[in-house]
Amino acid sequence: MSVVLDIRGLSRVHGEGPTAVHALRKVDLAVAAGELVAVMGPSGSGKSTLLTCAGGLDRPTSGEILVEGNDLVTLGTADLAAMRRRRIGFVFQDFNLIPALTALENAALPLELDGTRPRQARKAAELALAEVGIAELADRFPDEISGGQRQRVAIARAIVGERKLLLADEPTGALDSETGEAVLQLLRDRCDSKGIAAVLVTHEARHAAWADRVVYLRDGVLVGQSGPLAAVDSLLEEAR
Ligand SMILES: Nc1ncnc2c1ncn2[C@@H]1O[C@H](COP(=O)(O)OP(=O)(O)OP(=O)(O)O)[C@@H](O)[C@H]1O
Repeated sequence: MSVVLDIRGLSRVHGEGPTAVHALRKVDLAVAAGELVAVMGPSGSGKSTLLTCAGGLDRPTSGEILVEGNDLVTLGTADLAAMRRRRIGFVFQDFNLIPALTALENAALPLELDGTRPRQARKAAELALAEVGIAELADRFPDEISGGQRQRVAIARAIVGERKLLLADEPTGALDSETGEAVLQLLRDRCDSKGIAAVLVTHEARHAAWADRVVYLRDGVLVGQSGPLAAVDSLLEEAR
């Protein structure tokens, strides 16, 4: 399987001098096409920073972040923005949908922003909504659908077109457990059937169970990697 995300020696320091915060310290992480990797760790351990750097929303202090072979660190602002629109999808806890746009328009947005013709963007968005099982909700606005359905729209927006890297920060945080579980199952399914590489930040071992691999951060250092859930307990034990 080809590596979609390859993070090498990633460090991120906020501020300077005695008050500097080392959010990440020399983190290495590679995620292959079709792979779902869960990132766990205590509050403040650097999980969100890892995700924002991986998606080009934050610039690291040092290290390389290769997305499909392109180093986000060395890209100029315009090229980086284009990479984010074309190759990388984000899913957040609070959905981040635009209330005045329908589900279809929200899903089509990254393509439209990238200059894709409206008809083509619409077609791709219809496909993405179908892939996440809500084709029939295309014309509904975010406030006309449930939380779980909103998160499905956000996932459709994250995978619309040719995106191969999906970064999800606590995507089930605002959902009840059953709906959250269904969203995780959907992410798992998209990785398996579409070859998406996904990184999932979660506090819940139950959700990490959907991942191929669990990595554990403590104080900005990647302290452990394990296979599927069986090893999560021992990782949590190790980090105590
Ligand atoms: N913009 C910033 N300026 C200064 N410090 C920051 C900034 N962003 C994050 N930090 C610090 O970097 C460290 C890592 O933060 P981060 O949000 O990545 O952790 P996290 O594991 O995602 O936490 P949580 O689980 O609570 O969301 C923390 O000590 C945090 O206070």
